[in-house]
Amino acid sequence: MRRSIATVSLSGSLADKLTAIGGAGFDGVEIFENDLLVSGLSPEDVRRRAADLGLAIELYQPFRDFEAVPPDVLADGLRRAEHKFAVMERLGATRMLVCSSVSPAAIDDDALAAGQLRLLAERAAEHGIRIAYEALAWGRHVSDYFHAWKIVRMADHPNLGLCLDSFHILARDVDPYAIRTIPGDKIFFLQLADAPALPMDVLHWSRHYRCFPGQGDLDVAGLVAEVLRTGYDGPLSLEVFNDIFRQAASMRTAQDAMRSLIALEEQVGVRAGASVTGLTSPPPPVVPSGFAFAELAAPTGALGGLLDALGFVRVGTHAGKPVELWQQGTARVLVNSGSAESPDGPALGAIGLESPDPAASVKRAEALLSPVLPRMRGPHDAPLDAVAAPDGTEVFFCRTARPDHPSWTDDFSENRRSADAAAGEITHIDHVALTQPWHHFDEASLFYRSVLGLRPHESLELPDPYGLMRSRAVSTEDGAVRVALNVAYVGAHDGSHDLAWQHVAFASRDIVATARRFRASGAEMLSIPANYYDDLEARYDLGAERRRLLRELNLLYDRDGQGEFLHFYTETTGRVFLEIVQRVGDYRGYGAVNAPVRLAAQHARPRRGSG
Ligand SMILES: O=C(O)c1ccc(O)c(O)c1
Ligand SMILES: [Mg+2]
Repeated sequence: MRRSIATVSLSGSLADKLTAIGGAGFDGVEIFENDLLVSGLSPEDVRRRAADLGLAIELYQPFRDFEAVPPDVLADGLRRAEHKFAVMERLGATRMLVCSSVSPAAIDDDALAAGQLRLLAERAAEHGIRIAYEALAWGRHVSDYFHAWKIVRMADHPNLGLCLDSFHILARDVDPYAIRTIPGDKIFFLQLADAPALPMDVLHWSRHYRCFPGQGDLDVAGLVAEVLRTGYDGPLSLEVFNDIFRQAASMRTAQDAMRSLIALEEQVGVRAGASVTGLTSPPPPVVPSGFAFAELAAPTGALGGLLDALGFVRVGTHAGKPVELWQQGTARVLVNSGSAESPDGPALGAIGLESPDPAASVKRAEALLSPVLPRMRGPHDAPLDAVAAPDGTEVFFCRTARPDHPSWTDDFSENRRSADAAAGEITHIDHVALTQPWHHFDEASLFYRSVLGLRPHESLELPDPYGLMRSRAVSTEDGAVRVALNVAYVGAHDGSHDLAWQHVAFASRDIVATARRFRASGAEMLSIPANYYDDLEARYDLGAERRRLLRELNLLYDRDGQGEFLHFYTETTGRVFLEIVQRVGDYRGYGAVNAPVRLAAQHARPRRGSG
C-alpha cells in the first residue's frame, strides 16, 4: 500500500515537514492548506521539493462550507474553488478534500447538496481534479459517511467520490460495516487516525487528541480491513491533529507515524485475511516470558546497602566491565558503575526481557524501526541483542541459563553461590515503571504494543501534589512482563519537582517478612501518613491486627475482584526507587489508587544522591 501523511500531523515549517516525511520513507503527503499559506515556499517550490523527496502530493485540503447553500453563497463557493484549483495545478495535486459544511447557511437538503457538489465536480474535471467529500463528525447536516455516500451517489459524477476518515466514523460509533457496500473506486481517499477514549465534545477531541493508529482505543485496523475489501487502492494516509505532536521534533514524529502504519498493515492483514493483498507483514512479535534483569546505573556502593537490606545477594561481577550482579530468586539487578553517570544520580538504564528467541525479537524491533544497539562486547561474551526504547531505556532480549543458548550470566564471575540468592522472600521482578518525556508518551505505548506485543491497559489520571500524572500499563497476557508508563502532564511541574523517576518493583512471597528484614537492617522505607491508614479503615474492614501491621510497616493496600495487593517503597536515590509488592490471589493492577499518597510522600522527602 502507498503510505501518506497530512502535513498538519507534524511540527515546524512546511519545508521541515516535507523533509521529515520524505526521510521517514513515506510515498505521499496531504498538503494542509494552512501550512502552504504560511510558508515562504511557492506552490512550485513545494512541488519540486516533494518530487525530490520522492513524495506524491496526494491531496490538497480542506475546502470548507461549500454545499447546500442559497445561490449567492454558492457563487462565492465556486469562485473560491476556482482559486484553489489554480493553486493545485501549480502544486501538481489532483485531489481536493471537501468537508461537509458546518456553516449556519447550509440547508438540510440532500438533493441541493448533491446538485451543488456535482457542479463543483464538473468545474474540477475541467482542471483534471477529483473531489473527495468527507463527512465531518460535527458537520451541520452531514455527519456520517453513509449520508455523504448517499449525496455522492445522487450527484453521480465521475470526479466526485468519498473521503473516509477513521476518526469521524469511529469517534461517533458509526458502524464501518456498511463501507463494504460502497464501490472501491468511489472511495477517493482514506484518512487514518486513532484517539484515546475520552468522553468529550467530538470537535475538541478531534482537533487536539487524535493520535496514530495503535496509540489510542479505536479499532482502526477493522475499519481499514473494510475499506480494502472494497478494492480501494489509494494510499493509507495519516491525518492526526495532536497538540503534543505539533510541538515534538518532526523527524521523530514522522518515524513514529511510519511505525504505526507498519503495525497497522500487519493487523489489517490478520483481520482481512487473504481477501486483501499488498500489505506489509513484518516478522511476528516475540512475546517475552519474563524479566531477566533490571540494570541501574549507579556509582559503586550507592545501592549495595539498599539491595542488601532487601535480601539481595551480590552473586557476580562482570569479567570485563564494572558491573555487579545482585540476585534474589529470579530477580536480578545489575549495578553498573561504568556507564556515564547521570547528573541526577542513580538511574534505571536498561531492562532485560526473557525471550524465546532473542535474534527474532531484534528482527521484529528492527522491522518496526527501533534502533538496534551495537553489541559492545568482548570476543568471548554471550551475545547481546538489544534495542532502544523511545525514552532511551535499553531493552535486552535474553535467554538466561538455558541449555540451548549462551547466557549473559556467563560473563559474570561467581562471587557467591547463586543458591544463596534463593534464601529470601523476593521471587522475581513484578514490573518496572518508566516515566516518559511528555512528548513521547504515545510513541512509547506504541513501541511496547507493537514491538514487544504487550497488551495495553486502561489509561489512568493520578493526582500528584503538583498536577496530574497520566499512567498506562502494558503487559503480557499472563502478567509475566508488566511495564507501567507514566507521564507528568505538560506544565505539571516547574523543574524543582522533578517527576522523571523510574522504579523497579519486586514480588515478595511474604512482604511482611521482607519489610521487617528491611527495617531491621536500618534501611528506611517511604513513610506513609497516618491519615491514609485512618481512611483505609473506612474503606475496608481488615481487622485490627492487620491494620496495625500495615501501619507499622508503611504498607499500602489495595483490592480488586480477583485478589489483594500489598506494597511498600524504598526512599528515592537519584532518579530511582524500589518497590516491593505482594499479589494475593489474582490481583491484576498496580495499586494505582495509592499512587497519590506515594507521590505526596515522595515530594515531602528530600531525595538522597541528587545533591
Ligand atoms: O477539523 C477539521 O476541520 C478537519 C479538516 C479536515 C479533515 O480531513 C478533518 O478530518 C478534520
Ligand atoms: Mg479528515
